[in-house]
Amino acid sequence: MISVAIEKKLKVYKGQHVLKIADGFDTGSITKIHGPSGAGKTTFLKIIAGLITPEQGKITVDGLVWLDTSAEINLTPQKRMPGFVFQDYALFPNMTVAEHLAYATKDRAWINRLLKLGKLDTLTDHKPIHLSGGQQQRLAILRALAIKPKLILMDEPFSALDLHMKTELIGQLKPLFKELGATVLIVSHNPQELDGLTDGELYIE
Ligand SMILES: Nc1ncnc2c1ncn2[C@@H]1O[C@H](COP(=O)(O)OP(=O)(O)OP(=O)(O)O)[C@@H](O)[C@H]1O
Repeated sequence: MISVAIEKKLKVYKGQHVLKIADGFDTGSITKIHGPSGAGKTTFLKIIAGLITPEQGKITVDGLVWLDTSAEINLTPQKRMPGFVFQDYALFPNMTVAEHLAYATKDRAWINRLLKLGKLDTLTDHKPIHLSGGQQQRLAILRALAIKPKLILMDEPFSALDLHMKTELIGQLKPLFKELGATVLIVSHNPQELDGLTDGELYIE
């Protein structure tokens, strides 16, 4: 169970908006996060990952306190270690597909399975510049899964995929998330695309 109660002042055009969220996510659940542009969806994922610190708040994961501003507890992103799929992929320009995954895990069998899942098994020696947008996005997803994370945070992870690829990948990810026992939060501008994958939702205004 992940419980989150946070408040973060967002710097928005002409003034301030307070991102205020109090919610809980069951272990193993898959939640879609949606809401208008600029509402703070990306910021919320980064707060959970420890990449942004809110002014006030508490985050506990399976009873372990990750953040408690009143007690000055704030675990580093390295200690929290979620799988994170960034909206802009954040790939390493100088690393090949294979190197991205080898950097994350030494488990060859798992790497091979992920490469097949993301249909990148024939492109292992390609650097990001020689991949299409959809291939880059799939690599970002595979890299996040490589560490077998218990928490997976995905920011618009399917935005560059065509409908066929998206449907196929989503169909394969669902059992994989279950196998990992992962709790998953997915930000989407198009929440209908996640119907059938998610079992809960959070709307951020
Ligand atoms: N570290 C930060 N501190 C304060 N404000 C921030 C910080 N990072 C981003 N913001 C502001 O918070 C607002 C929300 O940004 P965010 O990217 O979280 O929105 P979003 O809901 O993901 O939007 P979109 O759907 O367009 O991707 C923006 O106005 C942004 O300028």
